[in-house]
Amino acid sequence: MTDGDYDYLIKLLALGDSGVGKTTFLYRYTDNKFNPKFITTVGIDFREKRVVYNSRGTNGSPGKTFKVHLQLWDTAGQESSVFFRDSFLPLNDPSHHNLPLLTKPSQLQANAYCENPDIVLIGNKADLSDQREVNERQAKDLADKYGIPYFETSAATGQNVEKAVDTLLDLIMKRMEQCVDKTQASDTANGGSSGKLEPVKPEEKKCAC
Ligand SMILES: Nc1nc2c(ncn2[C@@H]2O[C@H](COP(=O)(O)OP(=O)(O)OP(=O)(O)O)[C@@H](O)[C@H]2O)c(=O)[nH]1
Repeated sequence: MTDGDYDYLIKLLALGDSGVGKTTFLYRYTDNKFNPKFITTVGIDFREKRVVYNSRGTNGSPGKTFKVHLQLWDTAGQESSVFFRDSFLPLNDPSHHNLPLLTKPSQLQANAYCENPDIVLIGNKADLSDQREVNERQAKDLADKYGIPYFETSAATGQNVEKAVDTLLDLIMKRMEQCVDKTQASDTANGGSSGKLEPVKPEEKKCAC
């Protein structure tokens, strides 16, 4: 693929406390490498990756193939509590870790300028299970409460890293397909002829996210 040769540009945002492994997770995802050094992110940074997304019909039959350009935004944990203050839920356990985004989804929407964000919750450093501080049951229960998929990942071993991002991409793509379907249905109702899903160029996107 050349630079502008993609059907969708999708921007993902990594949020969480400083040191939980956001940068390292994204590096594992984009470059399949592990960086053991801790260099705290200042401000915001991003990594990029091109993927091919295969959509599926409701009965699981193969659908269309889309070229997707992913922009993975890496926030500074030390600063995210400022930008996303009201969206963080302090986990009620001795570690004082925070679970982002789960207290007030509406606040997140306002903060992120996004009408209805697709979210996955990630518990990273699964390879360090002997040092576990966050209760898995509690994290899962919270994710279930908001209907958010939950993954325990490891940027060190690669466990579930791709699966977590693929799941998020799947949520986004399914929603975009629904947006396109709705637009096309209303076009058809207004006299348009096409009922088929066609790739949408990034500049033509109509979805909120
Ligand atoms: N063992 C292990 N170490 C990890 C894992 N993920 C990250 N680390 C280490 O944890 C430290 C912090 O990781 P970062 O990716 O810099 O953390 P961050 O969340 O981006 O931190 P800020 O930039 O301050 O917000 C680094 O030393 C990483 O190598 C993991 O899955 N397993």
